[in-house]
Amino acid sequence: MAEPLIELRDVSKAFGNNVVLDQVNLTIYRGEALGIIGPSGTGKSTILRVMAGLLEPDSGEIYLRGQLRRGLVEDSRGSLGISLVFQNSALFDSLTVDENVGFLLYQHSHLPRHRIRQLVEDKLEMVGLPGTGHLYPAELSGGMRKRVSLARAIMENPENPAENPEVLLYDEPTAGLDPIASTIIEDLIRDLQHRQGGCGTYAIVTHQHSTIRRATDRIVFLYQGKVKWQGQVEDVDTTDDPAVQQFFSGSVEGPIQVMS
Ligand SMILES: Nc1ncnc2c1ncn2[C@@H]1O[C@H](COP(=O)(O)OP(=O)(O)OP(=O)(O)O)[C@@H](O)[C@H]1O
Repeated sequence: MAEPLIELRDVSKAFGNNVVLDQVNLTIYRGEALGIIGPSGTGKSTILRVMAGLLEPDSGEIYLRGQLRRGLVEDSRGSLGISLVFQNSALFDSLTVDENVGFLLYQHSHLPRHRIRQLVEDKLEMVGLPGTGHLYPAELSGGMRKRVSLARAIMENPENPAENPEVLLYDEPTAGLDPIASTIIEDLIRDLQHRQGGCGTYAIVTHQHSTIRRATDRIVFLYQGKVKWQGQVEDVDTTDDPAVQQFFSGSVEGPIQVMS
């Protein structure tokens, strides 16, 4: 049985009267590629932010490698490296690719600049962008910016290996990309799962069918604040759950209430 790396137990979160997560139980196991899917506004990004330690739940517990996490990410440094890959890539426009990818090392490590530049270049090669460190984000396509944000997410600090990323959390990594650019990102996500210096465990929030099918193994379907269904990705074609069937068919008829 694989080791649980992140476990949410009965996690609830409301914004005012809007109950977004309602006693959610969810586990990410070492080595797995988990897809978190569900209708818009159902709390998928909120779950990622809770798992990443950027947002405190109202109730419930979060265990990182079996240890109860108290507080936010600042308080639990070192217990498990978790990197969030933001939907909009979240690069600093005024910094070069090299300065973006190596940002934390330039700011917080004692490594010489030439050493950081080499570490950055290694990661840029892994995401298929060798020799682009001198460019600015505005000079890159949307797909290239995504790849830069992946390189940043898998950066490692040789001074502090305990903080190396062990789980990547992708928030809609292929949103806004054309089908071919999406395939490149999906294949890269898979490639990084199996490569030394990549990251073997990840969860992806996505609406894209191709991303679900190419880049995930297990699916958790969220609906109205709860885990409504879970199974292997191939089970979505045979499940008799009407909400999952509706989600994948895109039909407006079914149990999922359509906001107009
Ligand atoms: N900081 C916040 N303050 C108030 N409401 C919020 C906040 N963050 C999220 N929400 C609300 O929580 C709900 C869930 O948002 P979330 O972004 O997690 O959903 P989602 O499933 O990722 O949606 P989508 O698929 O459309 O990206 C939405 O109704 C959203 O408006």
